[in-house]
Amino acid sequence: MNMYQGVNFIELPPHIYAVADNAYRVMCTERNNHFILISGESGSGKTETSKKILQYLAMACPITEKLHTIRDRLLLSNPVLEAFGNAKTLRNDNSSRFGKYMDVQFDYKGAPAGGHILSYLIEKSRVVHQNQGERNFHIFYQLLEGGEDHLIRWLGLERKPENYSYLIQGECAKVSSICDKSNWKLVRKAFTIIEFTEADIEHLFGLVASVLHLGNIKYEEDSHGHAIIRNGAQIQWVSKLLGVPVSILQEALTHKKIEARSEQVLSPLNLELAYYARDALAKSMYGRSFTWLVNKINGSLANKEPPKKTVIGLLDIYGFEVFETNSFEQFCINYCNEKLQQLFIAMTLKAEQEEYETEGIEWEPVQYFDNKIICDLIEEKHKGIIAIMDEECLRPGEATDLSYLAKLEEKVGEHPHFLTRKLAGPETRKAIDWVDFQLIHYAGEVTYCAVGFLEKNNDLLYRNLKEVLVKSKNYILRDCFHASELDNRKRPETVTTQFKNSLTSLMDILMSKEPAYIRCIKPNNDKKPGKFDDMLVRHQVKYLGLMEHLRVRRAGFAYRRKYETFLERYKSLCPETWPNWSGPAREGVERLVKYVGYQPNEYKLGRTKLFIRFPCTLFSTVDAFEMKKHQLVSKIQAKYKGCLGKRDYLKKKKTAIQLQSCWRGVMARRAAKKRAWAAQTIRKFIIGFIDRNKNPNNENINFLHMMHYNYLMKLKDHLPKHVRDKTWLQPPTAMTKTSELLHKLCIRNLVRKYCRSITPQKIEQMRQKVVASELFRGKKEGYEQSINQPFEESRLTDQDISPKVHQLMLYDKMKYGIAVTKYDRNGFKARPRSLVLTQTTLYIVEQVKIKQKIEYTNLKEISVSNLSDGFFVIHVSPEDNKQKGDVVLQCDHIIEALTKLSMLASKQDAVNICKGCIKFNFQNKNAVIDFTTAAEAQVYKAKNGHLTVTSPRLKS
Ligand SMILES: Nc1ncnc2c1ncn2[C@@H]1O[C@H](COP(=O)(O)OP(=O)(O)OP(=O)(O)O)[C@@H](O)[C@H]1O
Repeated sequence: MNMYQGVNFIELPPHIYAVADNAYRVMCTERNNHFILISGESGSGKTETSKKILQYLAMACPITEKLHTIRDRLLLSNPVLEAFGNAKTLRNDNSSRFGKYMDVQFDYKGAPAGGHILSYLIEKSRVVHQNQGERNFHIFYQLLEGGEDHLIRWLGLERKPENYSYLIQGECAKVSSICDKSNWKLVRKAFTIIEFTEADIEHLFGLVASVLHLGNIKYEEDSHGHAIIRNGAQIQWVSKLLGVPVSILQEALTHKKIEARSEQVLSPLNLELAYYARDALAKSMYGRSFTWLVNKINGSLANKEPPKKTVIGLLDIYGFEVFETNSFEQFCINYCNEKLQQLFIAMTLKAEQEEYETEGIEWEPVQYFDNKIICDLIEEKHKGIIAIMDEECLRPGEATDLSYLAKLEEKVGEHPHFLTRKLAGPETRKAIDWVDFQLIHYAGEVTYCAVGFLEKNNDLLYRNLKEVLVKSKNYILRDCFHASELDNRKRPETVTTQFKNSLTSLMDILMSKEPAYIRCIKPNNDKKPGKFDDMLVRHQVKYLGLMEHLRVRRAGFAYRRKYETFLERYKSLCPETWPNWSGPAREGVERLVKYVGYQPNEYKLGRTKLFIRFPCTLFSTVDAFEMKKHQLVSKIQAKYKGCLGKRDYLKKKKTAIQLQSCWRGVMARRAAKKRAWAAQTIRKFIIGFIDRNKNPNNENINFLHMMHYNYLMKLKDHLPKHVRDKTWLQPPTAMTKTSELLHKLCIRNLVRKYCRSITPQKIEQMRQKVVASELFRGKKEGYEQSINQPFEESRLTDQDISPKVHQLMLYDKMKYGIAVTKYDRNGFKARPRSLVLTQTTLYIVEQVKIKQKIEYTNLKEISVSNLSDGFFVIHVSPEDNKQKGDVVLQCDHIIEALTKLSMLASKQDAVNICKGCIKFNFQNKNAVIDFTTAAEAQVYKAKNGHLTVTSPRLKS
C-alpha cells in the first residue's frame, strides 16, 4: 500500500490501490465527490476488491482522534453485512445476495468522518429455499456452529444444521472454504465495535432463531382439508422468542383474514397456503431485520458534525448470474447489471465520443454495443417486462405465471432480445421450456423460469400475520412492522417497481460524482486458484466492452477540463496569466500550455474545453503546480509576515517612545532625589567628621572608617559583570575577610542570575552537545569545529516542504530537516534531496514526493567515516531492505544531523564510526564506500566499483 501512496497513476503497474489513491487524492485536492464502481460477474472478486479499497483508504488518511473509531466501524461493518447478506452459491462461496453502496465521508483534512450504506434488494427467497449445492445465509450456520452454549440454549436451538429444514435443501451445510466458527467470532467482535447492545443482539438472534423454528413447523390436514399444527414445540419457541401468545400465532399461521366491507372473517388455510404463509412470514421477518441491521450500522457510522464533507462511494453489487434454473432473483440481479453497464457506457464510451464531436475534436468513432435496448425492454413504462409483470400482479381476476408469459409474448414478442419457446427457432427451442422466457443480455443469454415471478413480485404477507408482528415484544420486529402499515389501504409497490426506483436513484447518486471503474474478471468457473480459462476471460472482456473502451482511451484524451476551470487552477504557472487573465479563457489556456511547454501532439483545444492526451503531461503539470503553489504560499507568507512585522514594529515604536519619555521623567526625578540625598549625606558626614574630630582619641577609627568606606564605594563600581569575569578589586589588608565573603556572595548571585537566564532551547542544545560529544569526540574529524557552533533547531522550515509531502506524511510534524545529497543505486548518481525527521519516521523527500520512508524501528545502524567528509549510510532492517535497501547520504553539518537522528530514533548505540570503508546493502547487493584523505574533497566511482570519498585533513 505504501508503494502506491501519493504516486501518480502511470508510475506503477495498475492496481486497485492506484485507483483508490487517485480517487482519494483528487477528492482531497479538488474537494469533489467520487465513486468507484466495481463490476463483474458473480465470484469475480467485487467484494474482495471493495474491502481492499476500504483498507487502503483507512491506511492513507491522516491520523485523527476519530480515525480509529470510524475506521474500525467501516471495516467491521463488512463481516456483519456479509454474515447476514452473503451465502454460498454455485458460483461463489461468499456471494453477496444484496447490493451495497457505501459512502465514506471525509472532512477537509481528508480524515474519515463517517459513512452511510444503502442496501438493495436482499434475496429473501433463499431463507426458505436453496438450490442443490447452495446454502442459506451464513449467519444461520455461524450461529449454530459458533454461538455460545447459553445463547444456543436460550434460543432453543441445536448445533446440527441438518435438524433445520430451512438449512438442508442445498445439502451442503458444511463447506471446506468457510469457517463458520471463526466468522462468528468476528461478527461478535464487530457487534461490540458498531455499538450493538446486548439487548439488540438478543432480539436480533431471537429473530434469526425464530426463522429456523418456523421452518420446522409441520402442518397436518384435518378432516375438512384444513391445515393444523399438532406438534406445538416449535411454535412454542417462536412464540417465546417473538413475544407473541402461542394461540394468536397458531391462528395466524393457519388462517387468513378476509375483509368483506366492514366485516372481518377468518378463513382456514389448506396445507399449500399454510406453508406459503409460514414461508412468507420467515422471508418477511428476515428481509426486514436485514434492513434494520443496515440502519443500525448507519446510525453507528453517522457523522454527527455539520461541516460539509466530501465522499468516496463504493458500489459492490451482486454480479451477473446464470444458473441452470434462473428465477425472479436472477432477473432482478441481471437487470441491475444491465443498468450498471448502461451507466458505464453512458459515462465513458458514449459521453466521451459525443464530447469529441460537440467540441469539434477530430475523431474516428469507435463502434460499441449499447445495451440501452435491453434496459428499455425491461424497464420501459407501460411496455417493459416490469410494467407488464406489475399489470399482471395488480389486475383483477386469476393471474398466473403462464398468463404473464402469454402477455409478454403478446407485448414484447417482437423484441430482438426476447424469446420464448413459442417464438424461438428450431435450434434454440429445445433449450427453452414452456414456462420459460429468454433474455439476450449484454453478457449473454439467460433463460428465466417464470414460475413464481408474480408471487415474488407481489411479496404479500397475510394481514393477520402482520397484525401479530406489530404486537410482538421483540422491538426489532416492532421497528420493522409499523401499525400504520395495517391502516394503509393502498396496495404496496411491487418488488420490481421498488427495485427499479431504487436503481434509478442510485444512478442519480452516481451520476453526480466523478467515476472510477474497476472491472473484475473471473479467471475460471471452478473457484480454483492459478487457473486461467482463456475462453471465459475472453468472453468477459468482450461483453464488458473493454476492447472498445481501450480503443477510445488510447485514441482519446486522458483529461479534459473547461477552459475557465483549467485556467483558474493552473494560471499561476505562467506569468502572463498570473495573477489575473483578462482576455478570453481559451486564449489564456493557449498561452499557458505553450509557456509550460506542451508539444502540439499532447493537447487539443476544443470549443469550450482543453483536452490533454497523455496522463504524464497532466501529471507533470500537476507536479509543477504543486511546486508553484508552494513557492506562492512562501511568497504570500513572507509578505504577510512582513506586514505583520511592520505593524508590530510601529506599535512597538509608539510604545517605546511613550516608555522612553516616561523613563526619562523617572530618571530625572530619581537623579534630582539622589542629588538631594547625596548633598544631605555629605552634610551629615561632614558634620559627623567634624564632631568626631572634636575628640582627638577617635583619630585612628575615623581613618579606618574612611578606608573601608572608600574601598566599598570603589568595589561597588567594579563588581564582576558575569560568572566568567575573574577580576576582583584588591582589598586593604583589614578588609581581606570581608572581601572574600563579598566575592563569594557576588559570584553566587551571578550564577543564580545566569541559571535563571538559560532558556529551555539552550538546555536542549546542551543536551544535544553532550550526546554529540559521546558519539563523535575524538572519533570523527570536524567534531571540534562543529561543537563550537550552536546546533540549529532545523535547517529546513515547514515552508521548505511541499504541502503535498506534508499530506503524504499524514501531517506528522517535522522535528528536524536538512538538505542532503542521496547517492543512487544506479552508479552512485548524486541526487539532491531533503532529509526530514519526525518523531517516529525518517523521510527522504524529493520536491513533491516521498522517495523513501524509514520508520525508526526499522533503522538498524548509521555508519560514518572518521574523516571530515559528510557521508553517512543508514542501514535498514532486512524487512525494509527488501523494498529499497540501505541509504547513502551526504550533508553539511553531519555532526548536528546525526546527533538529532540518533536522539529522535533513541539509537545512540547505533552510530558506528568506521575507518577506511563502509560496507552496506543495496537491494540485496553488497556495496562499499572507501574513505581516504587527500588535499581536496572528491567523490567518484572507482574502478573496483566502490564509491570513493576523499577529504582533506582538518586542523584540530
Ligand atoms: N484478488 C483475488 N485474489 C484471489 N482470490 C480472490 C480475489 N478476489 C476474489 N477472490 C476469491 O474469489 C471469491 C469470490 O470473490 P468475491 O466474493 O469478491 O466475488 P464477487 O464478485 O463479490 O461475487 P458476488 O457477485 O457473487 O458477490 C473470494 O471468496 C476469493 O476466494
